[in-house]
Amino acid sequence: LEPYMDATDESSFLQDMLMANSLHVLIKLHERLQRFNTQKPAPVQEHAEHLAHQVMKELHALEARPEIKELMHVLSKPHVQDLLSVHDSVAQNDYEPRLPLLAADDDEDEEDSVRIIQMMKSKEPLGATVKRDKSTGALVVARVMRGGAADRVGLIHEGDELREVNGVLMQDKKPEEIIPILAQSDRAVTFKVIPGTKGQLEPDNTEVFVRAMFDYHPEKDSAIPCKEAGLEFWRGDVLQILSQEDDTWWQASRVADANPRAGLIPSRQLQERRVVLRRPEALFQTSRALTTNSVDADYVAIHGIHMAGLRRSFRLSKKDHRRQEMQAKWKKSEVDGENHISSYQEVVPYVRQPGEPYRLVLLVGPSGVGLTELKRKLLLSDPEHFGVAVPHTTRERRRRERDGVDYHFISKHAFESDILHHKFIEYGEHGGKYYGTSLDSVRKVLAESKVCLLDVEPDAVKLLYTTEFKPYVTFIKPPAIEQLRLSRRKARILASCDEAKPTRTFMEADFEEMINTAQDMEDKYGYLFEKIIINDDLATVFTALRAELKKLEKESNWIPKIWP
Ligand SMILES: Nc1ncnc2c1ncn2[C@@H]1O[C@H](COP(=O)(O)OP(=O)(O)OP(=O)(O)O)[C@@H](O)[C@H]1O
Repeated sequence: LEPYMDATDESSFLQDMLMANSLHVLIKLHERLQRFNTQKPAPVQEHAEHLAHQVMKELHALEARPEIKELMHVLSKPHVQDLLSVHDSVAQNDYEPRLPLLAADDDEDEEDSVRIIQMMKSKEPLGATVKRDKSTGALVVARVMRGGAADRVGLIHEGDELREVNGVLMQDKKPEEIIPILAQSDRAVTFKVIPGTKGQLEPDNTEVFVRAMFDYHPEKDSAIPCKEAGLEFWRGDVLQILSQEDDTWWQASRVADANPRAGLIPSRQLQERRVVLRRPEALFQTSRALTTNSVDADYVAIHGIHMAGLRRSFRLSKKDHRRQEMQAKWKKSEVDGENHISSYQEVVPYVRQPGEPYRLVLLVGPSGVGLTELKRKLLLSDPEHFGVAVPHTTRERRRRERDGVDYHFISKHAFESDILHHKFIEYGEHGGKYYGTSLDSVRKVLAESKVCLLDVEPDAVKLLYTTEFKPYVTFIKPPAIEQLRLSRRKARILASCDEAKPTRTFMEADFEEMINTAQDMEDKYGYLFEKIIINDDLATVFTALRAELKKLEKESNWIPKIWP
């Protein structure tokens, strides 16, 4: 305090100030912040958004309980997704300005001109891989990931020679030695490159979309040139192929991703080679002939709705095996190449135009899983909108049965002639009588502008795998055995032919068989399934299936590009 000032005034002012509550609060706050700063709180994880996406993906397959639905609803909210995205940005310290170009020296005419590229450092990977050129020994850019940082800056191209990184000469350096150099720099990264002769890549095949037929986890793939550059995906995901330049590693992004940054995926060639080398016999078995077995295809008329065609009359059952030659085999040339089973199926977006027939809804699943029940519920929910095909039979017409409504009653001779002319999707024999569903009976339902519900053995799906039917193949899968026991306590299934009564309750062996058959079907025919639904709680599953079919009718969906 200056001596000429009024010391009393000053000291009372100082005393007031030091005693003030607000100052004390400020000091406490300061101390807290200091403590907080020294503790350096670390995020539990940096990829909450990705984790939420994965959780949603896994829950999507379940779609059963209300808690799951609620969680899916919460996670799909834009606010929650934004919140997770912000969390990740903070966790990754990713709040630097993005990629402004600070300096560039690009005298394009001079072949050996050195280009200086400066980029702001961020947590985002550079999006380029580097290799040593065998002939010159120089470090060159091997690959620029589409949509990545380097690609967006647009000044680093495949084939460019790296001369310096942050002032460090790259001569005699190994590709992996660049990483610590990049890590050391604080904010900006400077590259000195000699532009390669290859120049900028033209985007190729940007409109190629494929459905993945396998799960891929780059971190488990020892062959991928750079694990961080890999794109993780699951069977059924639709991918956009952004580059097929490299025969072994394609670049792709997941269509459903909010941030469609390109990643490396195994090329079709590589994946198919891998699968063939791994287990050739499992994938390329010859198709099994349809086993036919029958319990009479009795119909039930409920509230005046004719349910003919609801119950399969030629149901495959392991207990009553009687094999019969199926009239049509998978025609290799007619489908999207059997080799695509193990890799990618090319798909295109499809939206049904007004007046066009609906996609044929094919339900596939092991016997007893609930195909008939789901079809019945759908049919009852909207008989004007859903329909089932009327089957053919050679058995006698019964009282109250109407020809062409309950069955098409035809002679044995006519039936056998139809078999020879490949008119049936499936047929079987029981008690010396034929039963079958014809292609024409399906066409008739579609021509009435109804959604045709059909359940078939997976073998028969291939027959309907055409542009004409555009089948939406839904696999109805049993839940885990404990849940089967619980949910099917009161259910009844068709009995074997040896048993006196036509139906009986489920036994433990039925559950085991159902689960095993489902697994076999999924292994062998999984590539045909567009949707997998676990038949757990019937009401929830029905609602989910109904919603799924509504979505299918209205929204754009992905269908194979090559349907015969
Ligand atoms: N989610 C479920 N919960 C409880 N019971 C179910 C469920 N789904 C189906 N059921 C019952 O299981 C029994 C068998 O179902 P359903 O007849 O639909 O099987 P399916 O797949 O058509 O097999 P199949 O053609 O051999 O009869 C029926 O009594 C049905 O009501």
